[in-house]
Amino acid sequence: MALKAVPIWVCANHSCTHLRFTDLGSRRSGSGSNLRFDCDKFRKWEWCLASAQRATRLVEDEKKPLAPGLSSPGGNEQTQVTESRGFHKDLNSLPRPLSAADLSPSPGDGSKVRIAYQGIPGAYSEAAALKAYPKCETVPCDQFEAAFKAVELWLVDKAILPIENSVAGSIHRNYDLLLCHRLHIVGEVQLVVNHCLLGLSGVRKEELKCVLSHPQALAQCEMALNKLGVVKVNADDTAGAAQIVASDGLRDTGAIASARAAEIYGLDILAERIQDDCDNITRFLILAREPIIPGTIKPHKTSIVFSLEEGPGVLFKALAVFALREINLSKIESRPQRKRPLRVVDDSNKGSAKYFDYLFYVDFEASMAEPRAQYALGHLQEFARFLRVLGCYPMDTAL
Ligand SMILES: O=C(O)C(=O)C[C@]1(C(=O)O)C=C[C@@H](O)C=C1
Repeated sequence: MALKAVPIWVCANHSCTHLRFTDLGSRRSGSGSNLRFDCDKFRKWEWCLASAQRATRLVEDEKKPLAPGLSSPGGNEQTQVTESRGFHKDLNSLPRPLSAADLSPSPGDGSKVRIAYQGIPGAYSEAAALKAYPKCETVPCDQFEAAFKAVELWLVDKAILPIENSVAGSIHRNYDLLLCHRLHIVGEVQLVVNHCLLGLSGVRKEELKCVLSHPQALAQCEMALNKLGVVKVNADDTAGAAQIVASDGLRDTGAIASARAAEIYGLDILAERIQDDCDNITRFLILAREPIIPGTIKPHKTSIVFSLEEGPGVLFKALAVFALREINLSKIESRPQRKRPLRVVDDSNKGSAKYFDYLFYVDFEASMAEPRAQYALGHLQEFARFLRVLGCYPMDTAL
């Protein structure tokens, strides 16, 4: 049972040899003495254990059947109410609940959907939009911010933006923008990114002095570029870099971009798959004005952002609300709180100290339609100063 497992998990970062249980035997025989530890460090363990026991009790309670007439936050209310009134209706004759698919105004291939992305045709973000909605209309934007605004102003239906890459890591700007804007995450796309080195027709890669690209693409190809000994120059997006090389006729400058960008801008592919890791995957988020109705049939992810009250172990407690319910966390990112980046703590002995204050972005693998996800967030609210659900969406498992 979870109660036994939790303290072991809690202990993983400590050395168990330091543990001194006063008297396990008498505890078992019911003398009233509990697990006790003899220094400050172990007082924290005591908290861990007490908290784990309390949370386990809560989690066990969450699993118990509800009292007649009551329903869990996301539970099947229809079934509960029917039973409590003593009706024995054939449940199959009840009307089928509406699903996200019934309410979607557009077909699954996205043929009526307009999607804004940062960059110009041939950018990976455009490819990601087409992977999610093969027949969508893609709308290029000069900045990420413009893509957010295009959705807010109803100029497009959705926006797509890169959020992290398996080699170069998170795109911090987009984490910050998610918070500044009130859009909802309605989907994710994982795209395999195979970078090519592009140049003008007839140019050999040894002749290049500079390589232009998006900073993320330059970071993903660092080893190949260092080997070439070229100067790396930032561009707004990969396809934009290819366009500059082509339109300015730069014979000593290459671009890192997609094979499709080579085709669109009439460049030669001088080298293929030049990324440092052959499994180079970028994860994109799809944003819309309205959230989708979370389902339970497909595996879902939920993205949240929160800040915490001060105190030792608060982040630990915050993350434990997921572990206790067997909810897997797939990503955690911390960002400075732009409006309040520093927290001043007055310590009468040492004077006042300034600490960085953070926002935590977490993706967890559960749907908001599942009671365990709702209970976890309810529990998290006990420690959170601020909590916002950025979206709940089906996981992209097709690579
Ligand atoms: O410049 C592009 O083509 C983009 O779509 C941007 C972007 C990014 O920001 O990560 C997208 C995928 C690749 O990881 C490299 C660049």
